[in-house]
Amino acid sequence: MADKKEWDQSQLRKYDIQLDEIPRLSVKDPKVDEFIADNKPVIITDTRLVASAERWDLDYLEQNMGNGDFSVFLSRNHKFKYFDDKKILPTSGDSRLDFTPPTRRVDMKLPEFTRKLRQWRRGEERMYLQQALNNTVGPAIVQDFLNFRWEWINSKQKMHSWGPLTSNLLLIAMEGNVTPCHYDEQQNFFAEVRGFKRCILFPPEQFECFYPHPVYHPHDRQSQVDFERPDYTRFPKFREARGQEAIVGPGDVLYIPIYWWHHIESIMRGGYTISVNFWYKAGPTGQIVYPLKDHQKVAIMRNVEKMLVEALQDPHEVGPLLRALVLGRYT
Ligand SMILES: O=C(O)C(=O)C[C@H](CCCc1ccccc1)C(=O)O
Ligand SMILES: [Zn+2]
Repeated sequence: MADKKEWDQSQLRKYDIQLDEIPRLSVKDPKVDEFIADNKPVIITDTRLVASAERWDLDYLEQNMGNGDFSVFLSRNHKFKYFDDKKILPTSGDSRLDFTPPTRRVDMKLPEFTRKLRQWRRGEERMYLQQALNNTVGPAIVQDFLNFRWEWINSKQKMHSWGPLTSNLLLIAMEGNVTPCHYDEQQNFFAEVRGFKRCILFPPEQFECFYPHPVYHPHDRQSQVDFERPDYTRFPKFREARGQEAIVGPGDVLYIPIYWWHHIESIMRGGYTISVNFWYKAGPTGQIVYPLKDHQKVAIMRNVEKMLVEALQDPHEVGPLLRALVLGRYT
């Protein structure tokens, strides 16, 4: 149980959003599997999933992470909005398609990252190390990785018929860093190793509240709504969003169900945070059952968008065509 003294409300950013609590259940509680089976978020305590990483701090990582390069994102503010650089279109005559990346990625050795972290001063670019754990890390880290409680998480993967593990992202964030609201197309066991992260989740059926960028856009899957300054004129349905919140601390595992929207922030003045996620491909859809689940409708919308952009070639023709198809006909 997180000791009450370890953080307080002043360390959380203020948003005008209705929030409920994400349940915290012990790993021994059979209700945990009901939440996972229902694709509902839950914090699972005492899993010991990444207990072998308990000793990970900057010194230990610096000494044991090997000499490999790590992806570090730099931002001029506290937001690290993900973008897919493979979706950045070549500059065309149409300035509407121009994209200005909000962060830049650099390769760093671990010692350089930890030095820069220690020397960081306000006004300098913030850093966020986000690197898939792979075999280039040092032997001690490989050992810690092999000592994750794979039998527990493999049993969950099997029990819930998830697809294969695709990656483990090592996340080292500066205090106050924010990953803005987005969804992923994978199941996710999000393990907190060090520090405290505030996670706000919303179900897929609230898709209309988040106005994600178009699928062809580098910010595909990311919400257009700035939680700190929502533009209610462009995004009126954001007022109706209703989320579930949790503060995860060392040893907590948060189940982030596939297609669920999530906003994640390292609490302010809480020091750097270390997390490891476990992303799994979705399991086989199997027999289509009606009524369709909300996340299946999101998948259908994605496919329609992709097909139309492909067929029309000009993304700006998608809106007019869909309006012609729907307005006055399917309303
Ligand atoms: O584990 C997750 O799904 C998270 O969102 C964790 C999040 C960082 C994720 C960065 C990212 C977002 C989208 C695509 C690829 C990488 C955090 O903890 O800050
Ligand atoms: Zn995510």
